[in-house]
Amino acid sequence: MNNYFQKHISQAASLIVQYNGTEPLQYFLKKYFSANKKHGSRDRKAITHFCYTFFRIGNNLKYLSIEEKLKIALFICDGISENEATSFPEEWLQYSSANLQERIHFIQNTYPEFQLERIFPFPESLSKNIDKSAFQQSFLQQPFLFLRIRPGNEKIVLQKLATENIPFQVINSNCISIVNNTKIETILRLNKEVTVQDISSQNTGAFLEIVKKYFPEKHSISVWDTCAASGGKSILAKDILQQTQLTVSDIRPAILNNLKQRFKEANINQYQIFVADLSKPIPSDKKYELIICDAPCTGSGTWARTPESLSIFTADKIELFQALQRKIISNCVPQLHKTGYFLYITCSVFEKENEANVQFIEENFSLKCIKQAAITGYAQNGDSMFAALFCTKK
Ligand SMILES: C[S@@+](CC[C@H](N)C(=O)[O-])C[C@H]1O[C@@H](n2cnc3c(N)ncnc32)[C@H](O)[C@@H]1O
Repeated sequence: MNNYFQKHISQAASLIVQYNGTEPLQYFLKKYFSANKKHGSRDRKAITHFCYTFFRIGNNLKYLSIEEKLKIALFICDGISENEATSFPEEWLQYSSANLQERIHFIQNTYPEFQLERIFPFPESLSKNIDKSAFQQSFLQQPFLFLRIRPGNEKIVLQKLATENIPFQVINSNCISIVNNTKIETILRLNKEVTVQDISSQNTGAFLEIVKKYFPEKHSISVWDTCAASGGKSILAKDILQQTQLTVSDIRPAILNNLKQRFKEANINQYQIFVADLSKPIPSDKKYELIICDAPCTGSGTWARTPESLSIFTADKIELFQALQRKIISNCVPQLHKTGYFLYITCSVFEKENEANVQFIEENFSLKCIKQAAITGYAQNGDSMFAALFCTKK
């Protein structure tokens, strides 16, 4: 039996028992490792990976012990490496070089209770056009890290990565994926040459391209990014729309400090910024031609990055987020210019946060939906989002 592997299994199992879901798994593990210095970096990496992998199979096989379930999750997600072979039952070893589908089938045959449909706990609540089976399966792998190459930097970025022998995959002329934990900041100029941005988030750019077509070429569009966080969508909007008068806001002052630093690196120097809780009306006469509302949400389209959510999330939160989103929408829309565009975005896959809010907007405001879509990233190992673009009714 591989002693290291077995020790990591036992340690991960003990942490999983202690984890109660009141904070993200990432913070829980960070705290544990800083209080327990006995683990070297190799141990920390393996134990962390095992904890995350345990949660990837969701609520399957709850009747098994944590260690048994963990081994099954590791077998499905990673397969068996040579030095782990002695830790698994003899009959599993013939599948050591099998692909993901074959490993899933083997486990389904051995444990008929294991079902892909049990990974994501609310399949009946999904937005339209999400391939349920591909979506369920996407939780079994850690999503990739995606970079968006900023306009004009396409050649230099690829050259730098090639010179440093960093493996990468070209998704399109602006988007590449690289292995998680690659130290890109020592090779590329973050925010100037590239931004770290998931593929689905990058694909919301297609909605900004539509907005761009409605304005004359040299027109400087007034844009308000209402829930800007550290400015991912704002930088995307700048790169696509080019000429903008940009205003950004968020409820969290600290995240806006990150935005300021990011904007500096991105060479965005002229913008208005303010802290605002948009669940309450804000007194302002200012009007914007484009309002981007990338609303706070369940984040269910990103749960492959936080797979513990599959086990700890409770359905009642969906409606709480829907109510918050409706308040935020209601406090933003009045600031739309008479010829204006409203872009609603979530990183959720729940119909209640997505299509149901499109209906809410159309029923309560003088806005017409031009385009709405679930932006799925599972085929490329990325997140999933939803976006809907509205225009004012004439
Ligand atoms: C999905 S994130 C936005 C991501 C960002 N647009 C980007 O592209 O990186 C949602 C943001 O909404 C902010 N938020 C949450 N509640 C809010 C409220 N009541 N008023 C304004 N912003 C809020 C959060 O602080 C968070 O930064």
